[in-house]
Amino acid sequence: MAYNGEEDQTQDYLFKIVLIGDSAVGKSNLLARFARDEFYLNSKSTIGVEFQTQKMHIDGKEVKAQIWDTAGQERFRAVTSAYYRGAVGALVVYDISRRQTFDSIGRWLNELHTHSDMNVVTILVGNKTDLKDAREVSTDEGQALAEAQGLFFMETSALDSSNVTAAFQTVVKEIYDILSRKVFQSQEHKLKEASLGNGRTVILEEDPNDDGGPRKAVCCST
Ligand SMILES: Nc1nc2c(ncn2[C@@H]2O[C@H](COP(=O)(O)OP(=O)(O)OP(=O)(O)O)[C@@H](O)[C@H]2O)c(=O)[nH]1
Repeated sequence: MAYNGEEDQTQDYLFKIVLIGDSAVGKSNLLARFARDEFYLNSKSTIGVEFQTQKMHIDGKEVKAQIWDTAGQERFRAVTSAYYRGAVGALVVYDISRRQTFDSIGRWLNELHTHSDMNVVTILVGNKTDLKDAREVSTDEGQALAEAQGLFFMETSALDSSNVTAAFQTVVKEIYDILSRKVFQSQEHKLKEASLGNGRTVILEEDPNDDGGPRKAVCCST
């Protein structure tokens, strides 16, 4: 990357990423598998909102993904606009063994784009690939929808772990790459704000305990 390495050890990023999709597609278990390497066979529906912060390292920098999970069922959901506020990434999840959850994807994308913006880095995730005999949505169909909507695509299993880390990493890496291009390739290393596009702004906060440069990228305000 074309930037002056002076500040690279002190950069710290926080990206808000939301999980959305119908009830019981496996959102909470994808998060549990990713954040704690756990799986719950009979997990209850999420009530309200939960989030977990997971540290990752990209290009030697520490990136924190703050991943938000809420209920797929309307009646258990918290205030929708607050859930999406500030999100820079999204995993839109369906269950490959239940076609109706795939048919709902358009509705989830509409909601995402109503409450955040078109530039949210989004991956379409077909979960439960371990249920091979019960498959109702082919990989090709998932791929085609993702291509038509301009989304990343991956099939996962929270049960056997396949592709779970890769799905989250794809989103985090892409957000990081967008920011790197916008922030570090600029000559102004002291930039306080960098646009992620369409009015979305990343604020690079000063750390009061550090006299070095910008410390934290908190995504995003509008
Ligand atoms: N076979 C299989 N079952 C899974 C997988 N992921 C989740 N499940 C099961 O699917 C059910 C629902 O999983 P959750 O993670 O609670 O689903 P959710 O999307 O968070 O549901 P809501 O909170 O209601 O929106 C649970 O019984 C899980 O054990 C998977 O990859 N494979």
